[in-house]
Amino acid sequence: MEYKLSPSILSADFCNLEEGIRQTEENGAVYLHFDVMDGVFVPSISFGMPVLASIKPAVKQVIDTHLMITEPIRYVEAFAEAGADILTVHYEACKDIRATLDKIKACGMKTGLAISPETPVEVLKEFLGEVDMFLVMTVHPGFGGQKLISETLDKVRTLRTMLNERGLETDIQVDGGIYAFNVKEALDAGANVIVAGSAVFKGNAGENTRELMEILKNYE
Ligand SMILES: O=C(CO)[C@H](O)[C@H](O)COP(=O)(O)O
Ligand SMILES: [Fe+2]
Repeated sequence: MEYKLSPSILSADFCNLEEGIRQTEENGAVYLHFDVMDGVFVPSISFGMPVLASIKPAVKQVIDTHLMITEPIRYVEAFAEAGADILTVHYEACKDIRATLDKIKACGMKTGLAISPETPVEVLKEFLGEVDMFLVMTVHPGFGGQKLISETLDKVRTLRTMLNERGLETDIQVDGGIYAFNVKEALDAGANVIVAGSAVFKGNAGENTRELMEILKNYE
């Protein structure tokens, strides 16, 4: 299994965004997590396509886009054009999940399907083998800097078991409240794509990335 770090720029200093991102890239983060919030699906508003389009040509990282927006199908083409590589949508936000996933694929992106903490993991059963990545939210979506809800890791364990039983090696991403001190709990539960916002961008992004990457590289 490949273990990847996806630094979330939600916690970055936007006046020094380029430098912050570069430090994560130079220290081994192959993904970059881009949180889009619409003030409807979640209470807060973050950033969208124009910011992504500016970042895209400046990095080689995989743009891992987490859409916390209602009816994301409306914006699939726009995010493909802006440079998203993976487009993750929320189970709770889509009227027609299959149509949304089909549109993401048709636009040439990898598919991600996310569940919020209150959504049971069993809803993902019918999508096993159909998406490139599942995202199990480990905090309530909407804000960075929250504390990990440990019960959500039980859902990661269940999902990894369901995938293993079918011989699938699909990526499981965890997002929210992950730091160097608890990342191993998420890995042990079966996650292999680790989002970290505050843990990377609060303080020295380069050093923080190195510390997390060391843990991921040495994990077995
Ligand atoms: O999707 C998100 C919030 O909804 C963010 O990706 C997540 O919260 C990362 O921030 P932190 O690592 O600080 O918890
Ligand atoms: Fe996120």
